[in-house]
Amino acid sequence: MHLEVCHLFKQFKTRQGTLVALKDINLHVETGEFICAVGASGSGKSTLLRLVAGLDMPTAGEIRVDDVPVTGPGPDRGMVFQSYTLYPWMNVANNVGFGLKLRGMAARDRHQQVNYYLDVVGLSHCAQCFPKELSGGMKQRVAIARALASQPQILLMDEPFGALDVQTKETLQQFLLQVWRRTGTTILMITHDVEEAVFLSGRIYVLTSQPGSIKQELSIDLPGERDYQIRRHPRFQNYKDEIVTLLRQEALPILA
Ligand SMILES: Nc1ncnc2c1ncn2[C@@H]1O[C@H](COP(=O)(O)OP(=O)(O)OP(=O)(O)O)[C@@H](O)[C@H]1O
Repeated sequence: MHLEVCHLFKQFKTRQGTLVALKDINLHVETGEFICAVGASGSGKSTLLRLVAGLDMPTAGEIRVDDVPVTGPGPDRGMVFQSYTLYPWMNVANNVGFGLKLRGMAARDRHQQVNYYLDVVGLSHCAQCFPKELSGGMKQRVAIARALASQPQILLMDEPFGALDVQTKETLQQFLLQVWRRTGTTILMITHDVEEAVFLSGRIYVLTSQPGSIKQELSIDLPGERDYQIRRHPRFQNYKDEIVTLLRQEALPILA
């Protein structure tokens, strides 16, 4: 899998005129990578991910997956949103298997695949539960299982833990790394949480604010396992400080 974003521009027509949300974005993601794009609010992160997902079209530029231009949504790209997007009338197993059913997968194969990914996210015991019976963190684990069950070439994640409390968020970050290692899935995540980005990524793209463009690309090289301890490592802190400084330069002068 090779995702390439080339000279991507996105403009919106607003009542105030034309708003340039993204300006000349160039980035790439390779098989098995975990990449984060970090930016302040309004830097165009969600817009970027929606374009990669094919949910919206660029004003200029191109997005290619394995050299094929993206012209709409496709099963090669799975999406996990910040807000919980489970179908409330379906139980967990049916939520996870819904995409597979749409694609016409036979019931037996579907059940096998659903069970496998429910096991991956540690929710086999909740297969028959309905979304309203689950905590926010559990709902996001179901959403991740649902996205993974379609076996996309790349998982696109739009601030998936943004609505969770700090403890749940840290647990799910750790959990996502385990899932990533176990499944070998390629991940592109957007977040405004610098610590989250440093903890999860092999590489980070830092975005400028309004319009969003790539300010800097950083490779994250941390020793040993990525666990709770690593957050206290001086190199982790250095990466965090470097990115926070870059973002601070982008802060909008709302107090001026
Ligand atoms: N459909 C739209 N029509 C008009 N303007 C839009 C539209 N979608 C996004 N924008 C504008 O584009 C800019 C980038 O928005 P976007 O939601 O991508 O930013 P973001 O970095 O994801 O922000 P946040 O972190 O607050 O979610 C904002 O100024 C927003 O108002």
